[in-house]
Amino acid sequence: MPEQRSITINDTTLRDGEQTAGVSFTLDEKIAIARALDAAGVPELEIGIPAMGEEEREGIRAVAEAGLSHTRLMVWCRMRADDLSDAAACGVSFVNMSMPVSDIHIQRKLGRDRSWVLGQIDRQIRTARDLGLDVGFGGEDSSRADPDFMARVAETAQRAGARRYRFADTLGVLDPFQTFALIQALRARTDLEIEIHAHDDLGLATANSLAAVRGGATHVNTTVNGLGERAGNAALEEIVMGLRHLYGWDTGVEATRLPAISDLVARASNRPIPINKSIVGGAVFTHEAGIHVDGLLRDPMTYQGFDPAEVGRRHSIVLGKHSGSAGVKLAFARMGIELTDGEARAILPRVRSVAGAFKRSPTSDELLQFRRDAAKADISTVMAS
Ligand SMILES: CC(=O)SCCNC(=O)CCNC(=O)[C@H](O)C(C)(C)COP(=O)(O)OP(=O)(O)OC[C@H]1O[C@@H](n2cnc3c(N)ncnc32)[C@H](O)[C@@H]1OP(=O)(O)O
Ligand SMILES: O=C(O)CCC(=O)C(=O)O
Repeated sequence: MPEQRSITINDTTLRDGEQTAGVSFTLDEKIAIARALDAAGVPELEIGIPAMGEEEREGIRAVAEAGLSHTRLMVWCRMRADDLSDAAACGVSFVNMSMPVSDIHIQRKLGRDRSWVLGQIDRQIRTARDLGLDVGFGGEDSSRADPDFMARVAETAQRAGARRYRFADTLGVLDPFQTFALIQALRARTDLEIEIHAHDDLGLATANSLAAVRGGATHVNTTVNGLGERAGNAALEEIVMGLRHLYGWDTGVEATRLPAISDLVARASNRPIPINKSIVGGAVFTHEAGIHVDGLLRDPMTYQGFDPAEVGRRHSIVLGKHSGSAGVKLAFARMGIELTDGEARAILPRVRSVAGAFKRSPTSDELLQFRRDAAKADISTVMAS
């Protein structure tokens, strides 16, 4: 296990999560999500983009006034004076000020050059500090930036008064090895807090976030269910459980609350949770395969990476095409019937044919019928011999 470190989660479900194409939260949903995250002990939330307009600012103010008990709130803005004054009018004292740091973004998107970027960072962050705001710097497209320039950006942001560098893998183009090396290099050149903001375009957002933490990141951006732009961000539930189980690091987030939060966000975002979504998916603690069920019944640790009770859930065992006789016996034991090994073996092919024909487990009535049929077949065999 690596040396114990404290990692702060900054959940951006209400900002990048809501940026998912087609997703929009009502004011009540925003408040409910913020309250649920606060109650679970998530220490920081990024809750919106003031520059979007008055309705968005009202949403931000409503969350800010929702009486959260310990969560610190942040808003997102571009590196511009008008965005900053919108942010300052929201009642939130922490602002993430974003600026692209890759040449392609600087030149092709903004039509500017590196020296303009450094000047703007210096000016706007000083203005924000003069307004009494705490500032995190958001380095958009950090993964494609020149690392030397990124280090100069970090230095400029820190000198102007920022406390954090958000390393955004905006397009999800890194792997964990690259992420580790880039964050380690940045860590060596700045003593700012470093926040990883990973996207899941190649399915690596969680892996990259964990690699960033190993490389020296102090903060991780997450979203519930991995919601977020395109393929989404690193999922809150994966980061909390990953840090706990891989490194023994506690984020202070109460894991038993994660399924309910996941459900709340799934409903509000109208993005149902895939049944096999790690940690919170409906089927991720469900077992059918004979060898696994046999092992689990002898000792849960044989097929358990972590105890589902940690997230308030339980193993569930079902019958299907891949069942073995231990699973069949269990299904009957639950009906108060103790099967012999021979009975279980005789019933197993019928279980498989139901699963194959109807793509489901047999019902209790079907199981009882299989047992009667097996008994009849047994008698006929005895009579015939
Ligand atoms: C990687 C990310 O997730 S970044 C966050 C992205 N999120 C969003 O875009 C959602 C919210 N966005 C919005 O509501 C709108 O885009 C607004 C209100 C911010 C701006 O709207 P508009 O003024 O109509 O501009 P539009 O969206 O068409 O273009 C973006 C403008 O921001 C500029 N810009 C983009 N990033 C930055 C930045 N970090 N700092 C300064 N300016 C920036 C662009 O150059 C462009 O400027 P221009 O209007 O002078 O050409
Ligand atoms: O600059 C930032 O704050 C990060 C913005 C973002 O969401 C991203 O780059 O993916």
